[in-house]
Amino acid sequence: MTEVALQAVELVRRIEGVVSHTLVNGIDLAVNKGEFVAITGPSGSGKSSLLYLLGLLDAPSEGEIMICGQPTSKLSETERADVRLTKCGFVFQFHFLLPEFTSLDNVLLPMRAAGRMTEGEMRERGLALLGSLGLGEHANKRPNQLSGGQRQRVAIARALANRPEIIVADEPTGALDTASTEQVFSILRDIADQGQTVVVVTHDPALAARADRRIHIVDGKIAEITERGGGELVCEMVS
Ligand SMILES: Nc1ncnc2c1ncn2[C@@H]1O[C@H](COP(=O)(O)OP(=O)(O)OP(=O)(O)O)[C@@H](O)[C@H]1O
Repeated sequence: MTEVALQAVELVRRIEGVVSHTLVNGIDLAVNKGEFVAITGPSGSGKSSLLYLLGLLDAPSEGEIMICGQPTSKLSETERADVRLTKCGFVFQFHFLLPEFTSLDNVLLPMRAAGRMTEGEMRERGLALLGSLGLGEHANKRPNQLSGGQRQRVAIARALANRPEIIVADEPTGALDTASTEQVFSILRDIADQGQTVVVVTHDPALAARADRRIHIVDGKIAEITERGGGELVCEMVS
């Protein structure tokens, strides 16, 4: 049976000010466990705003976000932070690694924050994650001793640290060269194939083409959904 990992129900995000602005305008979306979804759309269409809502980095003005069936709108800030820490992993365009920390220490950060493992277990997991991403020899290096692609892979290892159900990535290849972009694509695809759910905002048509589903956003609404069913791309225009 298909299990829904992430669901948005009538999601709205409005900025109130002298001129109010609706960034996300009534989005309904259900993402299955192990699904790889790409969010595309023109600049300023609300992709990042939607992603931040889905990853509980921002709160909606209206609507509900359910993470693994759990509604989040009525959670306290502390409870939201706990769901964010344990259920969501984040990758951004820029790696945001702590410059004075080694790769391993950066990967240990979310595990330390969650406080659910012993020091030995955390180090073992951190080293295993770095090894699986081809960074075994770079565990004790600092970010400025790594290439851009290696830094982004450390950021992915950090995102995976607490075994989150959902990986949320905002333009993860936006600052990378072609070879590193290809590696990051493959890693994200593998993560989804192993059962974690991946939602990526991207301008890159090649990354979007490797997703199971592409959600095209225009003016804060879903304009088009392209589904990869049995290898074929099936496109549905949403009015
Ligand atoms: N906190 C905010 N206050 C006011 N306007 C905002 C805020 N955050 C985003 N916006 C505006 O909302 C719109 C949607 O922004 P968002 O970053 O979600 O778009 P995007 O599709 O991700 O764009 P891009 O592809 O350029 O990153 C933009 O016009 C942006 O300037």
